[in-house]
Amino acid sequence: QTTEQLVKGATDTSNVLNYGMGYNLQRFSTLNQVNKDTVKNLVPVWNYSFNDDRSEESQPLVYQGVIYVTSHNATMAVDAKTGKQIWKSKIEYPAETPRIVCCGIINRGAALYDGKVFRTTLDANVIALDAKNGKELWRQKAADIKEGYSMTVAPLVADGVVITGISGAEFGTRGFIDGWDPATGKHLWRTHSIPSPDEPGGDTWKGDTWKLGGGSTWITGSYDPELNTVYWGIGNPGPFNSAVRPGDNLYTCSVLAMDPKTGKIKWHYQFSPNNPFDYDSVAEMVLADMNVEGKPTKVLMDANRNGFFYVLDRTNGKLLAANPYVKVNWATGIDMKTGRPIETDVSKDAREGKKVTVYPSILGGKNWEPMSFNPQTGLAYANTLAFGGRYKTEPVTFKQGEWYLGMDLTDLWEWGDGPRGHLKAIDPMTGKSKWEAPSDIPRFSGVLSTAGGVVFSGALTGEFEAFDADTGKKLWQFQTGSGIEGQPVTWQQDGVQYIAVTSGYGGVYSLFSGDERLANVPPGGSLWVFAVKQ
Ligand SMILES: O=C(O)c1cc(C(=O)O)c2c(n1)C(=O)C(=O)c1cc(C(=O)O)[nH]c1-2
Repeated sequence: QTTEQLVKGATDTSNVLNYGMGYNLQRFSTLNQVNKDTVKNLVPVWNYSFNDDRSEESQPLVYQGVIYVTSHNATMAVDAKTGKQIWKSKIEYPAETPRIVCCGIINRGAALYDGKVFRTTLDANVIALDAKNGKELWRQKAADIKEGYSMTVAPLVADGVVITGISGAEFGTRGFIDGWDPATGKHLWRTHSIPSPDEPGGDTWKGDTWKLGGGSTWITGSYDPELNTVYWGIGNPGPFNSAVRPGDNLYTCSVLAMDPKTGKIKWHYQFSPNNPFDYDSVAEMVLADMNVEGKPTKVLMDANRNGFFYVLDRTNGKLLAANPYVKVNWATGIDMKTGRPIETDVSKDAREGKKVTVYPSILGGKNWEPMSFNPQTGLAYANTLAFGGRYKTEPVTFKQGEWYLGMDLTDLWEWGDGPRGHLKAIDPMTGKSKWEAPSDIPRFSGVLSTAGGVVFSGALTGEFEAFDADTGKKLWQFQTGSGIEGQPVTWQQDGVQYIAVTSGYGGVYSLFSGDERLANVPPGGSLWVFAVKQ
């Protein structure tokens, strides 16, 4: 496929070529065969089993009638029309790998380029497969699991370079982003998310703290080909106990604007300096062209885990708007001049070791599950979290390959009485919702929006759901048999609009919430494809 197709994103309706449905990660499609009127007639066309019982977060890719989808232990190619398996290529990793994975045995998807399928493995390898038959063409070890590194991220191919991130900030690692040659796997560059003392930003770490400073890069970046810039989010600093690491801790909880050919940092913006609350800033950096104060502006949008919705000028990193989209009590706002949060006593007390109740919780106002931006309504549709967390530091010592947190995990949640999550239609410039569809159990699935005026997402209890983009009214649902943490996509083939999503329960909420309402959700990974009944 070509860069041009990827740039077109929403308008190349016959393929789904990358994570995010276009380099801008808008997850928006101009297709409208499935619309507010017809969505009630949406029926499953086929279902394909992964023979797996883990959380299935993979975003399917579609190219010339073939779906490429991943699980933690396999890469699969399936005929998009019939659901017939074309090939399945198994992934092996050492049995001890799950021990250094913080939040679920998962993989978020592949990248396609030049006849190859690229993906990462849980034991921190990057591999290339032949798209025709699934044969492994090259494999590169990015990092060592013994040091606490793992990989769940879908690669990005930008300017002819395969770009990957890393997981492991909860295990005393030092994050990075890598560039690889798609043809040979040759390692082209590595940009650390934590600078060493002699690099710019190195002075934001004291002593040796930078060596264990975290800053994972576990969600795929966006790319602006015109500016030839990749935008990649950086995770939380390690350990959570911020008393151990005084300073701003660059580039944790930041976005980096980078040159894809060299990995060179063009600018950065830090959302949460010296963050105690695990507010990874990895979530999708969505690109759009918007009118800001009457001027057409190239923006980057981020529904940050810290509870603020940010709009930046992506040409230079200048802050244009930052407003809460969920309840926030660790800061009263963001200083528009300095770009820094105006922190409350909750942040101060947390740093001083006092027990606090913080909103949002350590899972954030929104976790990893990607939102959709619909340029026709101008709204971002996001699954948000409505609960707080209890936070208390404890002393911590580093042991290689073990959790490195410095936080008491025994009494984590402040659930409150209301719904624990919402699907919200958010105005990017104000953070305010046009509508909110509540959910007693929070949603951890990606969101898709379309020109048909429909928004798709899934529930942890298994329902795949469609909502009216203008009102939030639920229009349709279908029970997929296991919980949905997948990322819906759509494309058109031979005049039919298809919608696909993976089903398969697991992930961070199931691991840490203790939510008994989910105790009996059946496991079982599979791919569902839907179309309107003809
Ligand atoms: O810091 C990290 O390296 C890291 C990695 C991951 C991951 O790779 O899945 C998650 C998180 N952190 C995390 O904080 C988190 O809440 C989370 C949720 C999930 C998930 O897949 O449901 N992964 C991760």
